Parts: sequence; structure tokens; C-alpha cells
Amino acid sequence: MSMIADFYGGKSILITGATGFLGKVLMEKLFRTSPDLRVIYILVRPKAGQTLQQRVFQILNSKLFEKVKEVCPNVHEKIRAISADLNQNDFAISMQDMQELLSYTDIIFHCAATVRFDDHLRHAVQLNVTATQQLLLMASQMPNLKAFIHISTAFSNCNLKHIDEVIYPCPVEPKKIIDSMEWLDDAIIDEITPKLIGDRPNTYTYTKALGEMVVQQESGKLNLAIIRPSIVGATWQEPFPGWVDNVNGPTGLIVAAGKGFLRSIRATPMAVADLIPADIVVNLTLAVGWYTAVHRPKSTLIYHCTSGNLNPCNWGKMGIQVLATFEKIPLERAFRRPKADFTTNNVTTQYWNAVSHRAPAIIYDFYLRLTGRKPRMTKLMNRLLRTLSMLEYFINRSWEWSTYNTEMLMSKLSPEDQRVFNFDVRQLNWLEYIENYVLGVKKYLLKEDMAGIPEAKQHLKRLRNIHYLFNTALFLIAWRLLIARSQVARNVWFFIVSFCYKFLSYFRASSTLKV
Ligand SMILES: CCCCCCCCCCCCCCCCCCCCCCCCCCCC(=O)SCCNC(=O)CCNC(=O)[C@H](O)C(C)(C)COP(=O)(O)OP(=O)(O)OC[C@H]1O[C@@H](n2cnc3c(N)ncnc32)[C@H](O)[C@@H]1OP(=O)(O)O
Ligand SMILES: NC(=O)C1=CN([C@@H]2O[C@H](COP(=O)(O)OP(=O)(O)OC[C@H]3O[C@@H](n4cnc5c(N)ncnc54)[C@H](OP(=O)(O)O)[C@@H]3O)[C@@H](O)[C@H]2O)C=CC1
Repeated sequence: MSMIADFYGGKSILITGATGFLGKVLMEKLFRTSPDLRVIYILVRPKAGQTLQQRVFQILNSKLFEKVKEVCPNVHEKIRAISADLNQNDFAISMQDMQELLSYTDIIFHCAATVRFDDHLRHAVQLNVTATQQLLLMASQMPNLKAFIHISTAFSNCNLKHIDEVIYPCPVEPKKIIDSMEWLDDAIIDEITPKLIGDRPNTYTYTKALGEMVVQQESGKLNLAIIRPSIVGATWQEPFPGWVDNVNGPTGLIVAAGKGFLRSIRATPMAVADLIPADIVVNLTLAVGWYTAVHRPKSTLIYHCTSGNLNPCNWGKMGIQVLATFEKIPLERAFRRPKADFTTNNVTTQYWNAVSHRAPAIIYDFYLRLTGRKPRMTKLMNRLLRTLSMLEYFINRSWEWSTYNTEMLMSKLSPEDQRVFNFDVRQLNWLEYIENYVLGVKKYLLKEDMAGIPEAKQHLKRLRNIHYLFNTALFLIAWRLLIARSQVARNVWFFIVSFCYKFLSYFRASSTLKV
């Protein structure tokens, strides 16, 4: 019997960010392992012309929830979508809904955030700091609340090299930042942003650090815990391997490499690739929820959900495995063959960006124009290069995260809970995981049919022939131009031709003699 699964039985659970990547995996696992839970409240905003109900319907009818429907056939009744916008005062929740939330909620999992690296500081503060503060205020009015679990990121202190499971204060108090966002105009905020974020690379990591400070400062009588995952990737095992449905982090680069857009990347092959599968993050989150509620630690514990210190893998190995998998299982309609290299300095990066990214895009757009179609490749390539420049910070450095609390928790679980809520990253085989990740990107994100693999392979063969043809033609043109202009090149050319002629004559003569 799983104590953790049993604990969530009959409980009312509030999840923010349930429509996001991690939130969906969290909901799925909760329904699958504790089908007798009372209700999951999710705070959802209408989006992209869809109502709340349509959004929930779409999630529950996705492949991810197929197993849930077998163990919890009435899952539709157990999920209660509440209209809310975390950017608004009181989250724009109706009085009636608010009353219900305050009266019944037992556990809160706060996953919602803006994860964009380039978000305007005002917006990032609103969602990652102010909304967290408001949710804590709500939590403090919930008589039945047993635990509040805040999802942060292992990179909230990425300005440090060694990071412990403690909160590192930022120089300016979150309250002062929140206040100033109310009266400063955008231009001034733009000006002070670099000074505020200091040696962090973006507004995302900075505001997540402020969010943690808010959790610590507003804790009051609440039972709190913070989870810091590193780079969350596709699922490892549950509900099935390789599930992923957005392009954040490595996923977007895997797509770009598989489609042949990404040909070189500025990365340090030996740097630790601190990836962590989504299901491991979710298993730890649920175990932390149980531990915080039942054992009520005296202070707010922070749990690092990282892989680097327990089962390290580097970007070089991962890149090679991604490309090896595309040999076996290529993506459909690739722009070029999947082939990419790491560059390590500015000069080679600029060179390969020009030769391998910009030039092919310009040539392809020229071809599109010639055939009466709208050019689009240059724009797409510029976006990819912008994304690469944003991710560069994270793939050229290594960090050390201590995992004392995470390992302590693992030791407190029963053997059954260690199996059902497995977050032991040491058991993960990276090569197998990456292969399933790539496969998952193809199947679940791009929704490509496996039956199309032979055609995709044929397409890659055609691209290879075009590549050889193009390179031969380019060489001949360059050589012809050189011969026309340089006496040295002409002499070399005559030497090669006469050498070949003599060799052939000798070969013919010797074979005639043998006969
Ligand atoms: C020696 C060996 C040699 C072997 C060679 C091997 C070579 C490599 C092979 C390649 C295989 C690659 C496998 C490994 C690669 C490793 C790289 C992994 C890097 C991961 C670093 C992540 C660090 C995360 C640290 C923090 C973790 C967190 O806490 S938060 C979660 C992470 N958050 C994000 O990832 C958000 C990032 N995204 C953004 O901030 C924004 O989207 C943007 C600023 C990047 C772009 O904004 P913009 O407004 O321009 O565009 P947007 O509207 O958002 O999207 C435009 C199009 O771009 C696509 N897109 C978006 N994000 C990504 C992405 N991450 N990668 C690729 N593409 C992306 C998006 O879908 C849009 O496309 P369209 O819909 O088609 O328009
Ligand atoms: N993915 C990763 O690599 C990592 C993520 N994390 C953390 O994990 C958590 C979840 O991340 P992830 O699932 O990847 O992120 P997603 O971007 O996939 O999900 C974000 C969620 O927040 C919701 N949200 C955003 N703005 C609002 C708003 N104004 N009102 C209501 N809801 C809103 C989104 O709703 P909607 O669907 O309406 O947009 C969505 O459900 C975050 O706290 C993130 O910082 C930490 C480390 C790594």
C-alpha cells in the first residue's frame, strides 16, 4: 500500500499552471494513483478562443490521460476548472468560487509562472512574484490547508556555481520591487532591469529568486516547501516514455536539429546537461506534498530536483545520441539532413551561423520567390538564432546542486512509495531516455506517424544527393573562376590533368600487357 497515494485520497487539491507542461503531468499522476481524491481545482484562464471547459476537455481527451480514464472513469467530475487570471487582483476569481476554494482546499501546488527568458520585468514580477504573494495570502485564509508546495527552478541562483538547498536573498527586497512596478513606466523599468537582475542572465531566473524570497517571508503559520527542478524534459517512464507537448528548453532544439534547421550550436560538450524528466519532478512534488503535510518540518524545506550530482551526463553525449536517433527515426519533411556540431568561440559561431544557418535560408527563400511562393526561411532562422543566444548561457556552464533534502526524503519513503513515486534519477539510463525523448517529440509533439519513416528516410537520401550535387557545382564554379583569374591555379590544374592522363595511359598500357 502506498502511503503517499493513500494520503491524497479524499483530498481537495488546488493546482495553478495545470494547463502547462508540468501541471498536466502532475494532474495525470494524481488521478492515476489516487483516483479517490475528492477534487482537483485548477485555476485556468480562457485562451486562444477556447473556453475553460474546452481547454479542460482537450487536456482530458489527450493521449496523456488515456490510462487515467481506465482507473478513474469519472475524472471529468473530479476536476473543477475555476476561471482565474493570475495577473489580476484576487486573480479575478468570483466570490462564490473563492469561497469554495478557501473552505475546501487541503493542498496547493503552485506551478503557474511565466517561463519566458525575455519577458518584460513588469510582467515577470506580476506572475512570478506578486501572484505568488497573493496565493500565499489566500492560503493563509484556508482553514483546512495542510501544505503549500511552490515550484521554483534550480536556476533561480544560477549566478552561483555551487547551490545549496537554502534561499539566497536578492539585494532588493521583493516588496520594494513589487511596489516600484506599480508606478515606474516601461522605459524606466527597461533601464533598471540589467542593474536589478545583476549577474543573472534574464528576468525569469531573477523573478523566480524573488518568488522564493516571498515564500519565505510570507510563510507565517503555513506548511511550505519549495521544489527546484533543473531543465525539465520529456517523461522518463510515466504514464509512458517520451511524452512532451511544448518546445521549451531542449525540446525546441531537438525539433530544430531533426528538421535540419539547427546545424551548429555554441555549447560546451563537456558541460553537465542537468536535465530532469517531468515524471521525476512530479513524483518528488507529490512526495514532498505528503511529507510536508504529514511530518510538518519546522522550517520551509527546499528540494533540488536535479540530475548532475547523482547521474551526470554532458551536452556532448546527449547531442550525439539525439543525432544517432534521427538516423534511425528521422522527422518528416526535413529542410536539411540532421547534422550538427558544437562551436566553442564567438568567431566560429558567427562563421557557422552565416554558412550553415543564414546562407541556406537565403538560398531557399530565393528559390521560394522564384517559384512564386512567400519566403519564410530567413525569418524562421533568425528566430532560431535568437533562441540559441538565449539558451547559450545554460549550455556553456556547469552547476553543482546539493541534494541533501531530496535524498533525505527518499530515505523516508516506504519501499512501495519508492517504487510508485520514484524520483531516484540514478536509475535513469541517459541514452535510452534520449532515444525515447526524440521518439516522443516525433509522436506526441509533432504528431508524426511512424508509418511515414520509410518516406522520411527517402527524403533524407534525396537531400543528401542534392547536397552532393550542390557542393560539386559550387566547387566547379569556384575552380573555373579561379583558373580564369590566377596563373598559379592554371598551372596546378594543368599539372593535375596531365598527371591523371599519364596515370590512365600507364594503367591502360599495363592492363594490355597482362592480356
Ligand atoms: C561533440 C559532439 C558533437 C555532436 C553535435 C551535437 C549538436 C547538437 C545537436 C542538437 C541536439 C540538441 C540536444 C541538446 C541540445 C541542448 C540544448 C538545451 C538547452 C536547454 C537550456 C534550457 C535552460 C533552461 C534553464 C531554466 C529552466 C527553467 O527553469 S524554465 C523552462 C525553460 N524555459 C524556456 O525554455 C523558455 C524559452 N523560451 C523563450 O524564452 C522564448 O520562447 C524565446 C525568447 C526563446 C523566443 O521568444 P520569441 O518571442 O522570439 O518567440 P516565441 O513566440 O516564444 O516562439 C517563436 C518560435 O520559436 C519557437 N521556440 C520557442 N522556444 C523555443 C526553444 N526553446 N527552442 C526552439 N524553438 C523555440 C516557437 O515554437 C516558435 O515557433 P513557431 O510556433 O513555429 O513560430
Ligand atoms: N519547464 C522547465 O524546464 C522548468 C520549469 N520550472 C517551473 O515549473 C513550473 C511549470 O513550468 P512549465 O509547466 O514548464 O511551464 P508552462 O509554460 O508549460 O506552464 C505555465 C502555466 O502557468 C499558467 N499561467 C501563466 N500565466 C498565467 C496567468 N496569468 N493566469 C493563470 N495561469 C497562468 C499557464 O497557463 P496557460 O496555459 O493559460 O498559459 C500554464 O498553465 C514553473 O513554475 C516553472 O518556473 C522549473 C524548472 C524547469
